[in-house]
Amino acid sequence: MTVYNIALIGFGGVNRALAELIAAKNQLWERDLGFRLNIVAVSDLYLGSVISPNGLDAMTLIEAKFEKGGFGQLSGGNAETDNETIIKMAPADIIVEATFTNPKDGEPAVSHCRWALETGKHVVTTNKGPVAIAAQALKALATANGVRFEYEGAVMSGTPVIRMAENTLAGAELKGFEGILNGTSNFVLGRMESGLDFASAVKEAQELGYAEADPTADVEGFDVRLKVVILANELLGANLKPEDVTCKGISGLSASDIEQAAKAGSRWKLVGSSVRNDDGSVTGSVAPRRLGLDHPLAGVNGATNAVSLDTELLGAVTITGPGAGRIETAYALLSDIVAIHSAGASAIAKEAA
Ligand SMILES: NC(=O)C1=CN([C@@H]2O[C@H](COP(=O)(O)OP(=O)(O)OC[C@H]3O[C@@H](n4cnc5c(N)ncnc54)[C@H](O)[C@@H]3O)[C@@H](O)[C@H]2O)C=CC1
Ligand SMILES: N[C@@H](CC=O)C(=O)O
Repeated sequence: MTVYNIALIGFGGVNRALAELIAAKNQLWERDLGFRLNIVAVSDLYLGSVISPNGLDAMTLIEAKFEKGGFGQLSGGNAETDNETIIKMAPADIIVEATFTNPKDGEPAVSHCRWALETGKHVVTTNKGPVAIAAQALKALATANGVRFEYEGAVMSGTPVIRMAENTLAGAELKGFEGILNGTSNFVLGRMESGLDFASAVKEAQELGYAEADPTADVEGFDVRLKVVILANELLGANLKPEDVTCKGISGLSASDIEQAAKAGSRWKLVGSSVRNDDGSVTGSVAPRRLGLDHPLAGVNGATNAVSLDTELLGAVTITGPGAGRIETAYALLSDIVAIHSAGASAIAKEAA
């Protein structure tokens, strides 16, 4: 039986949901996936940090109502956050990075990933900053250190768009994509269509765990811009930076815009897209678009996301599923760990052959 020791960096909605899954499903994973997860350290800006080489009880972590600095009360705990020590010194095989996404330079999460990879630890992350801004360098660092850098949850939460496109559409010749890539803004547009005002709709999305710590990133399109960069670089072999992608969000849409669209049999959606041009360059954009109800993206509602991949050999292939949510995103982390486990198993099989 394989046990992966993991350290959680950030203990907000997503990593708490991962702890919940561990508490509820470790036995099932042991049976079905061939491994279990053991939390040996946690570090959080608000709660402090804790290292326990034998493992922390996931249920205790979730149920304790810790105040600011509360990890200081635990054995091996410290009221201060100490990401660098935790990442470099904790006896972890895998660092789970789920701190705030910084859309400007990806920090401090880029450094968290770098410290982990440099010290021979795998990284799984749902944080879009390091992936959009430093994926190439971090992937090279992972390879140099014989570990993996995995980030399925950075786009469309637990819906496996990156791995699905890479593994199962290889050779289909992707030419571009367009999609609804932000759960919060899609949820807000739907709630506004039902008559709710913008601010109350954003508040609901925050309560449901969909929104970024600063929801401006959701409604101004910055979050989608990062996702367009990630998909374009990963799937179209581009080398885009966030500032290369034109970006307009939904905050300029009024209740009357939404009402008028509905009366005319259409719907506003925030669409992120990218295309390979005839000269081989790749461009990307984020903008609200008024779509007829017969458009494949018009019926994608709530926090659901969808991306339509335009391929040479198959035409459009559309992937749809949850785009935000705590448990949904924690599942993406599990799927990354499954990928690490499978890669390890196939390396062992190759050595034995
Ligand atoms: N919630 C969702 O549906 C999805 C979230 N994501 C991404 O996953 C990450 C985590 O999301 P949530 O858990 O929802 O966010 P959250 O805001 O609930 O939690 C983030 C946690 O990280 C901690 N934190 C922030 N900066 C830190 C630092 N420098 N060191 C240590 N801890 C730090 C905060 O105290 C907070 O507890 C974000 O980057 C988000 O963009 C990605 C896909 C979906
Ligand atoms: N805030 C984001 C979370 C996932 O990336 C969203 O609403 O899509």
